[in-house]
Amino acid sequence: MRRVVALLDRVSKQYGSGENATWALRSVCLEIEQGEFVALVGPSGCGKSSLLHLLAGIDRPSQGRVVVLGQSLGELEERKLTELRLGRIGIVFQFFNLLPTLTAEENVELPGLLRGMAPKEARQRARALLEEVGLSHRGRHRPEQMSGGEMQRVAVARALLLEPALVLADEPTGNLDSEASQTVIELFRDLGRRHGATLVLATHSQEVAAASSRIVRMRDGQILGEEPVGRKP
Ligand SMILES: Nc1ncnc2c1ncn2[C@@H]1O[C@H](COP(=O)(O)OP(=O)(O)OP(=O)(O)O)[C@@H](O)[C@H]1O
Repeated sequence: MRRVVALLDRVSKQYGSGENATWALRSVCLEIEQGEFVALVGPSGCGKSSLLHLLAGIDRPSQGRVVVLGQSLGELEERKLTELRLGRIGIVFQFFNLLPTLTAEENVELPGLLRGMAPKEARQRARALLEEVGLSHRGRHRPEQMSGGEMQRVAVARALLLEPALVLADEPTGNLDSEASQTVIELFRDLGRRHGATLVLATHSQEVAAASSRIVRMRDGQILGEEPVGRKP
């Protein structure tokens, strides 16, 4: 059965006001189904990150409706929104956002511990995920002892700890060389298959877009068009 995981209904987002107002998104409509791997592409400033922030519940729309996993985000009180964000949505940023004083294993298990998961279970899950991203041997290393590609894989593992239904990634390969990018792309393609996750990511990379199942082209805060890539994640 067709299941819509995320929906934007005539969503606009304005930053600032008066003379400084910028419309980052203008009446955007988008529907994302379970298991899709959607790549948002378009020139810098076209609104990709703004769209991801709305889906993540980090930001609220100025107009329109954002529905994620059956919840209308505009109507959710802050506590419920945080719960949804932490528990059901995995987020991967370009700059990794790993905590520098923690080891890879500790970084990955952190979302579990914050949600009250038993430490033993969090550790077991973290180890299994690090193995999945090919980093079992790096579990005790801190971010500064790892390459950019390795840190990004740790960030992907961390985003998956709570088995999110929706994974959002902003330029996940932006700081990586082509070999490391390839590994991260493969990882994303595997995610849907192995974890049943739905993926939405913003990218400037042709390779990442080509690995997706649908490319959404944006410009000036609007969706210009879409194309199926024909490859399921
Ligand atoms: N916090 C903010 N305050 C003011 N303006 C903002 C803010 N965030 C984004 N904008 C503006 O909104 C527009 C869309 O920005 P956004 O970051 O969503 O684009 P993007 O497509 O992700 O760009 P990039 O590819 O460079 O990351 C831009 O004009 C940007 O300057």
